[in-house]
Amino acid sequence: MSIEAREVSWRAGGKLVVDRVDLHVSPGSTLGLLGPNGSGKSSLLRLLAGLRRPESGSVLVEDTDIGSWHSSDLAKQIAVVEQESSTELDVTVRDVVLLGRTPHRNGWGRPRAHDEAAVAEALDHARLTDLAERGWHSLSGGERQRTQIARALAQQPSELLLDEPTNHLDIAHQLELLALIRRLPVTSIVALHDLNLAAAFCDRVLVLSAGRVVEAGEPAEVLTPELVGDVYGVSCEVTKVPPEGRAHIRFLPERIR
Ligand SMILES: Nc1ncnc2c1ncn2[C@@H]1O[C@H](COP(=O)(O)OP(=O)(O)OP(=O)(O)O)[C@@H](O)[C@H]1O
Repeated sequence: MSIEAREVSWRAGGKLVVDRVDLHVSPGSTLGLLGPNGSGKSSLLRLLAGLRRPESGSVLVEDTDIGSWHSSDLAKQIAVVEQESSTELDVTVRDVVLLGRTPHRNGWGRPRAHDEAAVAEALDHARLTDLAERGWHSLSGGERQRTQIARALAQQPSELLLDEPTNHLDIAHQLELLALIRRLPVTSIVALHDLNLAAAFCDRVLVLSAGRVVEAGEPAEVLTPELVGDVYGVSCEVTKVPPEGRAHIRFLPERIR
């Protein structure tokens, strides 16, 4: 399954937040969405998820304009994990993860065996099986983040859109999560701030600055000292790490521009 943006623009508060963005993600691959704070990553993800309509241009899911998709079909296809999520309700981890099954269920009756199986598998992937009966409000920030990811996995989507999913996670869970995303047979778009994680786990990256695409391609080609300097205003050295030649970035704080 593939997702594509063609010349997509979106405006808010009188400002062009997403400016003629072209993007294509090959089926089953992982695209890292990079760029400084306020560069438009979350806004673009929301457009790709169909949560917002572009002012101009189009988003295509499986070669069909997202506006032509029936919302219930789209909900089976695309799962979104946004940056912050909260609830006033007294719900358990399992309840939240079961919400991922909503597009696949008819009404609010008892979950069927395959819904239960999808929830169990998602809990296992997110290493949350032992916390399944815990209340949402008792969870740590990282556990909440993993619960939202498990909810998205329980949805069994073809496209997974994640907005800074490594926020709140310790280094082991960050690495585990990105390895899981890479392993899953889904097309993923992941907004990330950590350039080294993007270089290590993404098949391709797309760098935004002020809503525009600065560069897109394989991380080792895109993440050069020149690009990092231009876009983020920081100095760095980039080495290629064998065996795959993935980029490793060492920032040089003593040379902050
Ligand atoms: N509804 C809105 N109304 C006004 N401005 C908005 C709206 N949504 C986003 N913006 C602005 O658009 C810009 C891009 O925001 P967005 O959240 O997409 O960036 P981001 O790259 O995800 O940032 P961060 O890395 O800080 O999460 C910001 O300047 C933001 O203030």
